[in-house]
Amino acid sequence: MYSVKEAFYTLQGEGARAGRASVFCRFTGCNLWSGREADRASSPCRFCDTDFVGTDGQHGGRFRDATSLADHLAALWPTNTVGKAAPYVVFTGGEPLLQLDASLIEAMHARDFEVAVETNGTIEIPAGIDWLCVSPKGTSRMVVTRGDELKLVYPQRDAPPERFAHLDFQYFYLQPMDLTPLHGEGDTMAEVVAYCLRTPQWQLSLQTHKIVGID
Ligand SMILES: C[S@@+](CC[C@H](N)C(=O)[O-])C[C@H]1O[C@@H](n2cnc3c(N)ncnc32)[C@H](O)[C@@H]1O
Ligand SMILES: Nc1nc2[nH]cc(C(=O)O)c2c(=O)[nH]1
Ligand code: SF4
Ligand SMILES: [Mg+2]
Repeated sequence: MYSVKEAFYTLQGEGARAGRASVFCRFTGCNLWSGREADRASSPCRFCDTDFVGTDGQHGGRFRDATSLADHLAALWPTNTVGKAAPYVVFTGGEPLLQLDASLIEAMHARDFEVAVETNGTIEIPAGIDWLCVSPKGTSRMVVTRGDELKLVYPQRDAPPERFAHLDFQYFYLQPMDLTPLHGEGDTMAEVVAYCLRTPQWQLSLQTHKIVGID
């Protein structure tokens, strides 16, 4: 059984694949925060910008097996696209690796999709992922130390970029912390720009979907 908060067709907003048409599957639940505001301040991850509680979002629900969820997600890829790009699905959440398994990945491959994952890096990865983005959180212990992109939200007191710069990733991104969920103030954009100018291993990742005003 898979629990999905919401699923939708949009452009990937962040990181190396920003701008690519994608079906997003947002799984319910996370291991680093309950999703309740009352628990935010005492959780390992405190700045989350996402509602991943329940199954009540657009195209959300509970799916009995990989076939039924894969059919549901594949149906969100439009039938009238033109050109060469492969269909692309991004599994996120919440924490997708609490639920994503090799059989669902296989079912998406069987429907001609490339499979991307956005994870906090604390849970072992299943086989078959085509694009892996790891985004470390505070003091949480990372078990995934290689992948395609490491995308660190900045600044985090307990997770400075220097802790991750030696890991086995092709791209290293800093993404300015959106302080809106925290009702906070501060110019995290300027801090990221300054860091990337000092340390060119790290590149700027913007949450372009928020700028554009899409999901
Ligand atoms: C909501 S998380 C879901 C996937 C997974 N749990 C994770 O943390 O990577 C998706 C992406 O949004 C980023 N993110 C969450 N809250 C953010 C915020 N306030 N500002 C900037 N990025 C944020 C995360 O670091 C992650 O890269
Ligand atoms: N457009 C868009 N791009 C995204 N990239 C990562 C997202 C996420 O919440 O995991 C996200 C999202 O929520 N929307
Ligand atoms: S780990 Fe990801 S989904 Fe979980 S609370 Fe943090 S940003 Fe949100
Ligand atoms: Mg998001």
